[in-house]
Amino acid sequence: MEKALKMKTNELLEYFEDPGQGIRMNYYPPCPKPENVIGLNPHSDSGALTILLQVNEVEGLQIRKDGMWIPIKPLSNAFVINIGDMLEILTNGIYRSIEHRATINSKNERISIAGFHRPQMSRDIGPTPTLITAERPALFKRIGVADYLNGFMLRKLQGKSYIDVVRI
Ligand SMILES: O=C(O)CCC(=O)C(=O)O
Ligand SMILES: [Fe+2]
Repeated sequence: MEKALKMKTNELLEYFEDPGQGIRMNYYPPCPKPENVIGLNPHSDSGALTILLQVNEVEGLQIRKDGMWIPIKPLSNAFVINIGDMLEILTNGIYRSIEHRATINSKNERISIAGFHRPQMSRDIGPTPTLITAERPALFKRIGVADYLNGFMLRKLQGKSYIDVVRI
């Protein structure tokens, strides 16, 4: 990513020397009227990268692209890698966090495991200096990783709205 964005060596990596990690296991029971319920409300993950396993290969994960919800079919032995808000902030909006949701299946239960990865809690994040230019001024304010995470946890999941708290 540093190479692709022509950043300095370790400019991004140094945020992840002692990364914060979290895990969430999601269980979605079947529902005979799946169109009336939602498994997990639309949101973007707050961290930098999420590694997601659709454990029992039942469909349910959808991403929002060009205003439409696109199903992400589970692949055997494959992880889904999602970009989260903190990577969007660090890359000054070049890598955008993905809005996603989980729907419910009418017949089958569904299980997913999400592993969240973020910079160490004690750090501040903001757009990395190399990615702030005259053509692309800083799009986000600086904020502590812990503050960003705490604010995220206090709110309802609501699309990509939370990242606006640091948008300039
Ligand atoms: O169940 C899924 O596929 C998505 C889970 C998810 O987005 C999350 O745990 O943040
Ligand atoms: Fe998520």
